[in-house]
Amino acid sequence: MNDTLAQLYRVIESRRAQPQEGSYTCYLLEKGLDKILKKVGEECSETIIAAKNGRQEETVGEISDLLYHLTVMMVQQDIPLEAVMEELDRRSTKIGNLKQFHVSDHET
Ligand SMILES: N=c1c2ncn([C@@H]3O[C@H](COP(=O)(O)OP(=O)(O)OP(=O)(O)O)[C@@H](O)[C@H]3O)c2ncn1[C@@H]1O[C@H](COP(=O)(O)O)[C@@H](O)[C@H]1O
Repeated sequence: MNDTLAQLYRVIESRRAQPQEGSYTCYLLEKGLDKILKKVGEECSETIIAAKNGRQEETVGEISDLLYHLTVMMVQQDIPLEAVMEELDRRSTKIGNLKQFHVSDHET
């Protein structure tokens, strides 16, 4: 699974290094951070709506759109994929995290 994300990250990096005609990734990178963040926000909202409506197939599509746009954002921000993977790995060594959050966060 991580290979898929790593491959996507590499493709986006290569689009940045060697822009290609007709590339949606190049279009986003050319437009810049505000456009990329707008797309992240849109795809996040669409993911929420699809999940809320209980449409699993649609939700999978929206999650994929969100992950793609998040990955474009990471490349644009020079955040290596490994940084996120390492952070997730670091967290995976911990259990019983509930106490770190406010009770009210779980009630809403
Ligand atoms: N995973 C994706 C991916 N997910 C979604 N999208 C594109 O994201 C766009 C989102 O659609 P929207 O309707 O929200 O947006 P739009 O109306 O087309 O345009 P804007 O709103 O952004 O102006 C669509 O054009 C999708 O094709 C993606 N485009 C590219 N990839 C990956 O990036 C690789 C390189 O693609 P290119 O950069 O196009 O060569 C591909 O092989 C894929 O692996």
